[in-house]
Amino acid sequence: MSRYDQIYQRHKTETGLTKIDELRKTKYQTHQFRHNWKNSMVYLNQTPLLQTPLTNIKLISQLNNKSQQINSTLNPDYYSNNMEAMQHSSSFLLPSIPIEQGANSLNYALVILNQRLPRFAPLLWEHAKLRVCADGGGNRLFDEIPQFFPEQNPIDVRNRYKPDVIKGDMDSIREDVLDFYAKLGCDAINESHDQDTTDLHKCISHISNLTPESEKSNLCILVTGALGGRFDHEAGNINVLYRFSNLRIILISDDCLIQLLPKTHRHEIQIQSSVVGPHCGLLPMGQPAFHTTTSGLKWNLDDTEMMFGGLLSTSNIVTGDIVSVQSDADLIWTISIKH
Ligand SMILES: Nc1ncnc2c1ncn2[C@@H]1O[C@H](COP(=O)(O)OP(=O)(O)OP(=O)(O)O)[C@@H](O)[C@H]1O
Ligand SMILES: Cc1ncc(C[n+]2csc(CCO)c2C)c(N)n1
Repeated sequence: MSRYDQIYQRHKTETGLTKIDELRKTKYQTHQFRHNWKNSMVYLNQTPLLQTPLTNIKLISQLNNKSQQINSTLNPDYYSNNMEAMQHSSSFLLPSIPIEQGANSLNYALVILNQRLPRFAPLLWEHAKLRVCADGGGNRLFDEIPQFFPEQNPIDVRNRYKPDVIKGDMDSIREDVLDFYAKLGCDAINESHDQDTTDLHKCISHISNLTPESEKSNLCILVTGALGGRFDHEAGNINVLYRFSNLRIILISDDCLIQLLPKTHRHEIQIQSSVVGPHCGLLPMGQPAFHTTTSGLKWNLDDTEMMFGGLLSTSNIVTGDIVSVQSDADLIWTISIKH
């Protein structure tokens, strides 16, 4: 038996660590056990047996890992059957949002970033009640929106597609574009003093501040131009999903959409198969997900562990009209958009 095994065996005997399996099976939370576990970690870190730094590091990192697993096993939300379901839909990609969803419909806001407008930009614009351009996103609207209506006068088209706000550090938007939209009554908010948050972050803060707390659960922010392109921008855009995890934000490109599924809810994702799918993925981007369970996929997860460096669910396929997801960690959901 290795030195590590000896210590581990002793630890098991002294602290009742073997209860983990029993705990998993019965799936009830034993806070006292977690308390004991944490105490035993302190004891182990101090034990004179652990004098070799390498053994020490290896053991502590394994135990920390185990401790995280126990904590998530003990997360009462994960195993609770009464966890509230959050409904998701891609009906904003349909020409008109179906009537049955009208009663409970979401209020859409649109944010245009500084990348090529997707082919369905005019559709998203029509669904949105609030339209915001992030800095150079204003140039995209100005330059590209007339291309969707080649038979019409570009000025007329631009007059029709007036953003409510242009916000950012304003180092990319052109003066002529700012002047054009200012004359139409569009607000321009210059936050060049803030060089620590991205233009997308600034726009989401703005929309969040405009939305009363009671209406936030009905708000859905659609973002174009967030995916593809420069990887630092792309990562910054995904980070915004985590920084505003209390809001529904959907990043949309011509090829796919992505959104965060917070661990606080189980998720029921309606698949509008005329516009999205079948390729999809579930990614534990912020942290490992020790327990994820899904239905409605070709390769479902059954209390499965996912992490970068281990299993990710990529190139999965939706099989039904609804995909359900429950996890002990926030996950990124992505699904392809049909051409
Ligand atoms: N190539 C890209 N890939 C992904 N997202 C982008 C890309 N370019 C811009 N964006 C998004 O659009 C927003 C506005 O773009 P803009 O070019 O005005 O930003 P910026 O802060 O001036 O960029 P830069 O880092 O080039 O100075 C960015 O904050 C980012 O969210
Ligand atoms: C560690 C660190 N890295 C990069 C930046 C630069 N930066 C981050 S967001 C932003 C605004 C872009 O419109 C800029 C310039 C920073 N502040 N801190």
